[in-house]
Amino acid sequence: MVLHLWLYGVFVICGYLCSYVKSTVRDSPGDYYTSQHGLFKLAHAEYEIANAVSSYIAVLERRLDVAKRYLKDFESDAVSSNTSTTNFPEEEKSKGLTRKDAISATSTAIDASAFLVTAHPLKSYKLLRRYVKDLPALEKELRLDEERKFLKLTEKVKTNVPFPTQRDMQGATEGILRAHDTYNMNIDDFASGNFYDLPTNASINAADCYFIGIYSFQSTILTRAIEWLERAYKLVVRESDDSISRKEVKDKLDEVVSQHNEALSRRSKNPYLFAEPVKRHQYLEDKLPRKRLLDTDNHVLQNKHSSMTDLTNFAALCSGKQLRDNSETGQLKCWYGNKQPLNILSPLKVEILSRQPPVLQFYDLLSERITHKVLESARSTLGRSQVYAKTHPDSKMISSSRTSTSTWLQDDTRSKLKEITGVYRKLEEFTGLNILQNGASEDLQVSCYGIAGHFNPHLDTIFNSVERKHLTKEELNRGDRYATIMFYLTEVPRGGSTAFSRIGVEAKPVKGSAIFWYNMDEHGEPDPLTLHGGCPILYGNKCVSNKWIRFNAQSNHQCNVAKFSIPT
Ligand SMILES: O=C(O)CCC(=O)C(=O)O
Ligand SMILES: [Fe+2]
Repeated sequence: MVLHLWLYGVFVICGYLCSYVKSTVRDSPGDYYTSQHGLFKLAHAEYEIANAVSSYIAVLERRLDVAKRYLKDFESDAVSSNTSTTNFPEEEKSKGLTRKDAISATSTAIDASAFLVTAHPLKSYKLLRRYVKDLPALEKELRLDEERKFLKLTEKVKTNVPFPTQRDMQGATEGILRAHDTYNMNIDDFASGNFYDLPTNASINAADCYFIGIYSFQSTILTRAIEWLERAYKLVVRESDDSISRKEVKDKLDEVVSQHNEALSRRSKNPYLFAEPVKRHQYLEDKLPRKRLLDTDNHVLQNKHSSMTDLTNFAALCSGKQLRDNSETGQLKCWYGNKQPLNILSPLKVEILSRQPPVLQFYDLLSERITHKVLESARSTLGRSQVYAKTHPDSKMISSSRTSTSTWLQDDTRSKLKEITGVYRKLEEFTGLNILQNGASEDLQVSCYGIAGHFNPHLDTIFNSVERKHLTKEELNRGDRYATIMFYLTEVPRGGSTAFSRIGVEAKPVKGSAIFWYNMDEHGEPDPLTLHGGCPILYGNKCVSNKWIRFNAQSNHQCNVAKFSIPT
């Protein structure tokens, strides 16, 4: 529970400064770890590469066979070249010719051997066969430039799908650490793909664990560094995984452990230490989970700005902890919203996730067909998501606080997304908000997350996050983002909830459902209680889409006094 402060905090200096999300940057190498679509392309292209590797191996094996067969045949009739004529093999004597015969004709062992070949019709026959058939076959094999062929193929693949870079490895490692930490999982389970009660039949090898350990060490997360290196050591020693040498892992582990113990003894400020010194040379022993020096498990729901509490609450909610007491959660319920004409025949299935401020989840809102269409329409234009940051010259930047790709879809009635208009109509009726009128809401933003993809706690409102000079006149006229409707477009088997860290709400990403909340309070100010974020995905692909409803089109609104009434 400690590491996330680093993962969310140190990498991500901006926290919820970088809240407002607008533009995207098109796919580029180095961004694969944030892009489900990019990872899909890589996984797809790897089939072509793996096929080429397989053909390459087949050719090398055939080559080796031809070469070995030739040599075996030669050696069956030859006298070893370092046999001296005085050591003429006994064997040959029994075969009809004596040393004397050979010596009388020759002066070296090779001469003797050649002499014996010439004397033997079958050996001579084979000699000719080797020259006429076997050697040309081997030459032909060797002339096939398999290396060039293979390299040409990878070059071709690269022009269509640029290869990932070190930055991708780094992003993927950060993602692994983030997911491991947020869900506070046992390292052996996590590294062997057992996600709680879900075995996934995938694991990483000793060299992978070593790499993650080194990365944690370089980032001075000594607790995790020790755990990952211990896992690597266990794999090389117990499970004889030879992807890395035992010595290399052991030396690094000793180094990290002594650095850890030394930091502990001098009461270093490093928050990533165990409470007790780590015993050297006991790396393979099964031990109770080590206690950490700093555990931040006291969660307080609060309105105040405290990024520390926000982040610990966020991680706690992501992993399913209940932060509200029963008196509050007891008031939550589900009901059918069928009071309005459009909703009579197919009532909205509504669940209250929070009463004040209201956060609602609507189930079965989008059909399979619509979610598919939205994802299809978004696919070709997805690009690395950015966040807005006041401190940045043009007010927006790529940030590790949001590891996803996104795009905008025009959802006016002419486009092929017109079916979604019916859904907006139903929601208009239910909420009393204007969604469809020109300028009342933004285009639909679609976001898909990458490896352990997440979005740090943030507010959806814009005006607090962007310098005025960066807002267009039109933007200012539309007013801020009054309310959010966020659709879940995919099922996420593990992780990926949306957590509201100040009000203790965790919404599960149920495909076809949507969550709704107001971002502004009754005075038209951003409501800090709506601070929310996307939890890291543990297993699955997560895509969401946001429909942001603007303030100034809500002519008859009374902020936060909705047309719908939440049943008591
Ligand atoms: O993915 C999520 O659960 C949250 C996304 C979000 O808050 C956003 O896109 O603004
Ligand atoms: Fe958001």
